[in-house]
Amino acid sequence: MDDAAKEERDPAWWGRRAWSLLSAVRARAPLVQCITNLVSMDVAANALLAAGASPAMVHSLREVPDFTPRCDAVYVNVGTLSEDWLPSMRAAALAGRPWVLDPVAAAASGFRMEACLELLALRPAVVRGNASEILALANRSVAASSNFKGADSSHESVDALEAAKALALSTGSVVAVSGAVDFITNGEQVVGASNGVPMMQKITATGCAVTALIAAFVAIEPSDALVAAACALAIFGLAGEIGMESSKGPASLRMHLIDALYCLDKETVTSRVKLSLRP
Ligand SMILES: Nc1ncnc2c1ncn2[C@@H]1O[C@H](COP(=O)(O)OP(=O)(O)O)[C@@H](O)[C@H]1O
Ligand SMILES: Cc1ncsc1CCOP(=O)(O)O
Ligand SMILES: [Mg+2]
Repeated sequence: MDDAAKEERDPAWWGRRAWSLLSAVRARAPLVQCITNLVSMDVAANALLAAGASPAMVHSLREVPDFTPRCDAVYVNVGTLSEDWLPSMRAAALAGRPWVLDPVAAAASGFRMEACLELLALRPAVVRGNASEILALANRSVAASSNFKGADSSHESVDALEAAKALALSTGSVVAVSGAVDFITNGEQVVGASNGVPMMQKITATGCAVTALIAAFVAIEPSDALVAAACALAIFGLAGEIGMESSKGPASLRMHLIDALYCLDKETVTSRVKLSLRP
């Protein structure tokens, strides 16, 4: 990106871009095949629907040849990985559709780490994880420390920024690290997304749901996965902020976040998304 293009990307530019992508999701209802974990299926499908996309939880290897080529994007998530599902994940990733990867608890076991690395080699458009997951993938390390928290992060997103850049450069995928600030990078540019509320960490599978939303945005903008992923993260975080205004805790936030995602309008998105290109 040249300097002129960078300068155009002021907050107003990001607001317009986020709104235009959300509007396109609503208008075109991209079909997103989700091969995702058993915990996340409900919230990921509901987040996609609320945003205007069309989710389909289709896992069987025998369905991939017929179904996956008809999808606008594919979402692969290893949260409840088993040997049975890995062939479907591989085949769906190889079906020629834009696809995204969520490496839930990548460091939990050698099996899971190997599976994540194998899938990463199939070049997802975007890999989105929390800081601990991105650090583990970048270092190819299975957790040994007592600090390891499985699907939850034991690091801040900023701790994984350099790892995310290195991983993006080595894989060719856009890498997104979620947290208090989400960082999205192709190894050269870094975008920061500062929407969201800490309570989102207290709802299981919010990370899985936002990765599903990234897949819907990538379906609309496959040639600019960096912008698509950044806008999806900001939109989801904004829905969390608005949802939090009417919530008492994680259970009501889950409901209000989905309602807020459904109700987002142009004025709210363009004035409240917090996206910026980092130096
Ligand atoms: N401290 C925080 N403040 C604001 N938003 C957060 C915070 N932590 C996580 N989020 C948001 O919650 C969502 C899930 O992120 P995260 O909890 O990092 O993923 P995971 O569930 O995979 O561990 C993202 O949209 C992220 O921006
Ligand atoms: C708790 C849990 N265990 C296996 S998958 C899963 C959900 C993880 O969701 P997220 O990565 O969004 O926290
Ligand atoms: Mg996760």
